[in-house]
Order: sequence, then structure tokens, then C-alpha cells
Amino acid sequence: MRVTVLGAGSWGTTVAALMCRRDHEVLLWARNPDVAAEVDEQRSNEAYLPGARLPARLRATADLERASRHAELLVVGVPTGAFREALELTRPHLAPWIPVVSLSKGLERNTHLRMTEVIKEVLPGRPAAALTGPNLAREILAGQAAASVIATEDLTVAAALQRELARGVFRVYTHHDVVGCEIGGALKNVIAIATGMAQGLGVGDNTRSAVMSRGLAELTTLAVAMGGEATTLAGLAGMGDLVATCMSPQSRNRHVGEQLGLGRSLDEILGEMRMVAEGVKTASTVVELADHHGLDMPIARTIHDVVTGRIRASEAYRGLTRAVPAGHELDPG
Ligand SMILES: NC(=O)C1=CN([C@@H]2O[C@H](COP(=O)(O)OP(=O)(O)OC[C@H]3O[C@@H](n4cnc5c(N)ncnc54)[C@H](OP(=O)(O)O)[C@@H]3O)[C@@H](O)[C@H]2O)C=CC1
Ligand SMILES: O=C(CO)COP(=O)(O)O
Repeated sequence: MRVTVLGAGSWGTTVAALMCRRDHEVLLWARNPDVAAEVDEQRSNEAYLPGARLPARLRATADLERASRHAELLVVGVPTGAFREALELTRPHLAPWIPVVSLSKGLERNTHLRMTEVIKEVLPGRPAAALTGPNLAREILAGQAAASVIATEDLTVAAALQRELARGVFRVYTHHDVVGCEIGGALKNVIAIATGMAQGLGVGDNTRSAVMSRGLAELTTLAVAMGGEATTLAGLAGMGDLVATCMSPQSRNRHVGEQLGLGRSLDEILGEMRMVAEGVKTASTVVELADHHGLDMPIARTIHDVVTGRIRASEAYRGLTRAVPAGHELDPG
């Protein structure tokens, strides 16, 4: 099968490398010609995956028309802010029937759409799926075992994509609940900022656990309000990804939160990062969705307040970082 992967960042490059096996001709598209040339000629992508060696079979190009014409399966791993534009540029050169898989975790800023909804709008008539789960790119490229979920309504398509995407110790499960899976992947990034912030402020492990547990409740609340199933969020696409992202020093969202907790400004933090931390923008979209559905989502709302500069990180954790005042030692029940 001829596979095209759009987006030569950490995850797009990793998935492209995973899919390089005897029966797949994988072409990775990078908008930056230098990155494409580096992947194609030197088998590396130092800006996004420093030190990693990529498969000799992997080809890369900065020519989007060539990449689009190549595709029998299109995999899209550009950040959510660039997702629609990448599909629109691809559309004129793309075969009509091919499946499209989103790797991206977030929601479209103004429309609030999930990425498979964007695929259906821009490329109607093609099966749309989301690959999601606890999948920190560097570990997977290093060959460590991981599990992921391919979510699409048609389980025949899901099973076919599962066969194409799974490789060795990278295990792929199918899921029919696309809403639950995509909302889990988007919102866990916001909760990872909150957990990182707790880390930066020096709170204890109990507090971080509380943030993650209550964060999981927010993932579930929003997913159910949008038509997803609560049980989905108890699996890889919810709790699994939440735990990996909130706990791992590799997470960019957790890093942003930690730096905010240390008292640095968002502009300063993002100014130093080449990679995307989707949770920063997702926080605002989630608050708009919570308002729309009348949901109580205090953690997402607090992160929104911090990243938009309404409050400081230390104010967000007021009461969690101080000693318990006299007279409040007992559980109020
Ligand atoms: N990294 C991970 O472990 C995982 C990431 N994801 C999700 O995958 C998506 C991509 O993440 P990731 O690969 O990590 O991101 P990175 O920040 O590592 O890379 C982003 C890539 O997208 C490209 N890009 C940025 N803006 C545009 C644009 N306007 N048009 C075309 N290409 C663009 C960048 O190109 P350039 O170099 O030119 O800026 C770069 O190649 C995100 O939604 C993320 O949440 C999901 C699972 C795991
Ligand atoms: O989605 C991810 C792991 O599953 C990657 O998380 P970050 O974008 O925070 O690095």
C-alpha cells in the first residue's frame, strides 16, 4: 500500500517510520524542504526526534502535490491549527476513495470541530478515523511497546486500518466511539498542563493524583455531553493517554504547565519551544463547549484562565499549596 503522512514533526515522522514495512511505500510530507531532505537523505529528523535513526525505506518530500498523488492511505499529523488547510491543499490531487487517519489531538479553534469532522467536511465521501492513545513519539520510535486505538464508526474500516497501522510491539485496538476517543485525546492535554503546573508549584503527589482523577471526570463529562460513551474514557484513549501525558517529562503540555508553575510567562515558554503543545489552545475551546453544554469543568476553566493571563498559576492552586488553616483540620464531610 502507498501511504502518505502529512506533517514531519515528532509524531508524523514516528508513524511514518512505523509504517515502513515491506508492503508499504511510505512518503512523508514536510512543509520545510530542509526537513524533507534530511529525512530523505540522512535518515534523521534532528529538530523533532534528535538522535533517532529512521528506516532506509522511508521517503520524504516537500512537494504536497506529489505526496497527495502518492496516497492510497492518507495519515495527517500536522497540528490541529494547520489541519484544515493541509487537507484543502491536498484535496485537488487526492484519489476520491482513500481513507484518511488523523493523528492530531485537539479541536478546531473557531468551529469546535473534532479532526475527523474536519476530514468529513473537507474530504467528503472518504472514511475518516482517529489514531489516539498513550503514544509518546520518542518511546515508540525507540521500539518500546505501546498500545493505541483506531477509532472510526465502521468497524470493517477500523479492522483494515488496524492491520495497516499495527506493527510489532505497537499494538492497535479498534474503537467505534470516535467522539469519546477524540475528546479524550484533546482534553487530556489541558489536564496535563494542570498536572505540570502542580509539579512546578511543588505540590504533593496526592494533589497531582486528585487533579488527574478529577481531570478524568472532566474528560468523561464533556465526551458524554458531545455524544460519546463514558466507558471509552476509562480506556486507552482516556485514562491511558491522561496518565502517560500527565506523568511523562516527555510531554510538551506537561512541560508548559510545569514552567507556568515555576512562574514563567506563557510567551516566554512557547517562544522557546519548536514543538506544539495543543492543550494551550484547546483549553479555550473546551471552556466554550462547557458553556454551550452547561457543564461544570473547573480544571479546564482554570487552565483557560491561566493561559489567557486572567490569573497566575500560583493563584490557580491557592488553597492546595498552603498549610491547612487552624480550625480546618477535619474533613468537612
Ligand atoms: N508527539 C507525540 O508524542 C504525539 C503527538 N500527537 C499529536 O500529533 C499532532 C502533531 O504533533 P507532533 O508531531 O508532536 O508536533 P511537532 O510539534 O513535533 O511537529 C509539528 C509538525 O507540523 C508541522 N507544521 C506546523 N504547522 C504547519 C502548517 N501550518 N502546515 C504544515 N505543517 C505544519 C511542523 O513543520 P515545521 O517544522 O515546518 O514547523 C512539524 O513538522 C498534534 O496534534 C499532537 O497533539 C499525538 C500523539 C503523540
Ligand atoms: O499525545 C501525546 C502522548 O499520547 C503527546 O503529548 P504531548 O503533546 O503533551 O507531548
